Amino acid sequence: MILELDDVHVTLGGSHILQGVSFSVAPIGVTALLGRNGVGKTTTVKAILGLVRRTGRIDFGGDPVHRLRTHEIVRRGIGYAPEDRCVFAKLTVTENLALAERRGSAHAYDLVYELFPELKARSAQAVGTLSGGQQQMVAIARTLLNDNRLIVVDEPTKGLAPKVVTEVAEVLERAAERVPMLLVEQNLALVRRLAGDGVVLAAGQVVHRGPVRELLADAALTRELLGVGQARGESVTPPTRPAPSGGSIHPLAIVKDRQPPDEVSPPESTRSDAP
Ligand SMILES: Nc1ncnc2c1ncn2[C@@H]1O[C@H](COP(=O)(O)OP(=O)(O)OP(=O)(O)O)[C@@H](O)[C@H]1O
Repeated sequence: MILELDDVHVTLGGSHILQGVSFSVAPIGVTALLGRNGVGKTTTVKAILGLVRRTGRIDFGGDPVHRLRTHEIVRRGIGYAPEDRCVFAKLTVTENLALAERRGSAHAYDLVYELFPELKARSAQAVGTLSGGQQQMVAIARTLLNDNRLIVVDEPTKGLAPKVVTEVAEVLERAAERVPMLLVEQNLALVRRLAGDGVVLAAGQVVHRGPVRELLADAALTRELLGVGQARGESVTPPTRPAPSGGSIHPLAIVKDRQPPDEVSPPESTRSDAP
């Protein structure tokens, strides 16, 4: 396993957000991190990257990293494309990529420009003037520029139009041929296409692990764990496992409203605002 989490806990703002998360990421292919809104997916990713205080054990490539700081973890070879992309809007594509160059790593510009010909064509354009999909490409391209042993991609298709989702999916598929990936994603069609293993969180705990195809083939389980098909405004059933006593996560945390997408949402999504 390239990454292993064992009993990871995170408390934010007085709330016990991650309540003993344990799972591993295979050294090949895509592992999907799934769950309804607000269950702790992004917090898990941030715990891996050392962006939030956490307890528990996290091993990367067989070595403990849970006591390291973010820059030390990243230098071990984890690329991160965050949910909000974190691109530098006023800088060009080339400048954004240059800022991502890590010392001591080869810089795979040939690979990046082969995977993202559109970015090559727009290399002198300010990233803030690119479309949402193109900005996402920049965020993913940065992770592929360096010699990473794992890339972590958080909700790459959020707010993108279906056609753009397909383009991003193609890029992720090609990226995953080169480097293992932990993917947070709510578009289940994309998850089915890309991921081998899936890990499902509910209320800060892992409630399911296993092959994604088996999970998604079980409509009742998918509905129970991921709430697919809920109409806007419908109440969401509680997670399958109640929070342990003393857990302070608010039950409504799992139905946290998502910001409305700036473009059309793709179909078949676990988002609570999905049709
Ligand atoms: N800094 C913080 N202080 C307090 N609560 C927080 C903080 N950051 C996140 N939370 C809460 O932690 C819970 C988990 O948030 P997180 O962003 O990890 O969920 P998520 O599964 O990624 O959700 P989504 O799918 O909506 O992005 C949410 O209830 C959120 O409101």
